[in-house]
Amino acid sequence: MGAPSSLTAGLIPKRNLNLQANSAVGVCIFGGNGVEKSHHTLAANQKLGVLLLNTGGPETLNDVQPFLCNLFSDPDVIRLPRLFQFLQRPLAKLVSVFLAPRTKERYAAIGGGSPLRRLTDEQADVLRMALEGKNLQADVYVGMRYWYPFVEEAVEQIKRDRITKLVVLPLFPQFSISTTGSSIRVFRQIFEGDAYLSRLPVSVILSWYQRKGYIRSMADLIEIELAKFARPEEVMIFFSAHGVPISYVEDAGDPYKDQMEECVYLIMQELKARGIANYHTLAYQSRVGPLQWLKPYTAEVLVELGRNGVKSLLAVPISFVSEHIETLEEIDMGYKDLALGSGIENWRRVPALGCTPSFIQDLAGAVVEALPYAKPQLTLRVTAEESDRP
Ligand SMILES: C=CC1=C(C)c2cc3[nH]c(cc4nc(cc5[nH]c(cc1n2)c(C)c5CCC(=O)O)C(CCC(=O)O)=C4C)c(C)c3C=C
Ligand SMILES: [Fe+2]
Repeated sequence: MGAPSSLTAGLIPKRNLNLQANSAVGVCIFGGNGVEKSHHTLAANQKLGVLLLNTGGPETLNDVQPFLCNLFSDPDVIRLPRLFQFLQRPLAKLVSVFLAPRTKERYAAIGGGSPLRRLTDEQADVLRMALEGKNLQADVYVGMRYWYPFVEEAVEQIKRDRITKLVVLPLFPQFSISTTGSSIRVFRQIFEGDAYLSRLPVSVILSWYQRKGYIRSMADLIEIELAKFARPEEVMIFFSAHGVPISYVEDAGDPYKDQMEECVYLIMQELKARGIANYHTLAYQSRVGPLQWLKPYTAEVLVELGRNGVKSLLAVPISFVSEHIETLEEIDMGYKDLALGSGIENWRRVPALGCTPSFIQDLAGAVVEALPYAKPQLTLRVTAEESDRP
């Protein structure tokens, strides 16, 4: 098992702002393979909290523009050179107003808002029950980065509840500066100025894509969906991950691409062990703006596969564990139409993990394994400011 973030933070080179999350440097993957056994128990006077971090999403169409404004105000989403950071807010306002009409149409197409709050609340509920099943009483909180309930609100509640030990679990299997990195940065800022919080023992699970339970749960979903095709062995397994700008990986040291590739490899290994040896491919979706993003792009690969005679395709969303706009609209509507129009005849998509029992059990296992590493977060360094910005 890797060492926890709070212990290793001081060892991280300043340039590699978020490499605490990178298994390549051997740090902070709690229960990396998910096989460790923990017999951790809490003393009677201890109160355990688990904080689930997520992006959040607009709940109504009126929320779309302010949600986008929050998103683009994040210096980990639009990374401006230090000199131009004073432009972050006005730029966010401008971009959000520009993108809002089209984005509203897309949220309208999935029922008028994001299902993320409801789905994450459900995950929090079943996780609490799974922990109970492991004889661990915990309060499970949801903190969203860009919409209600904000991380700040969740932390306020944690304070009011006088939690004495906290495990932070971002609902992103793979680490990216733009997701987990951003949420942890905000989390740390809230903690820094607060006497109680800065002494609260905290364990942060920065990524968990390697966990056996997660990999098996993904393989289960793929196996079930493959079996629904007339000729399962002929199906192309198409992993579609959320993209990030290439500069995140190449300049800022984001481990996201490496972790994504390793994650796909591990899922395919698990499928092979079950006798499933289909062709597979990984591509990146959801590009926004004029920058180069991770390639290949999902849309381009789908067209190419159709042109090359692939007839059956199983889409597997891989960077997120709930249904959201990028599964329900972008994949189920946009990419499906594109694929069918490009010669692919049989299309299916694997559902998001959601509250799949084996997955939730594994998350509960990750929490249990993280507990012994809880330390006051005074020394945790996961901030964009600490990177060498251009
Ligand atoms: C692992 C998942 C995600 C990564 C990586 C990520 C990076 C990233 N996203 C944007 C821009 C947008 N994101 C939006 C919504 C959104 N993004 C994620 C996940 C990741 N983003 C989620 C779960 C959601 C919420 C979805 C919902 O159902 O509400 C949006 C708005 C919606 C849309 O237009 O798709 C934008 C815009 C950037 C620029 C970025 C990396 C820098
Ligand atoms: Fe996003």
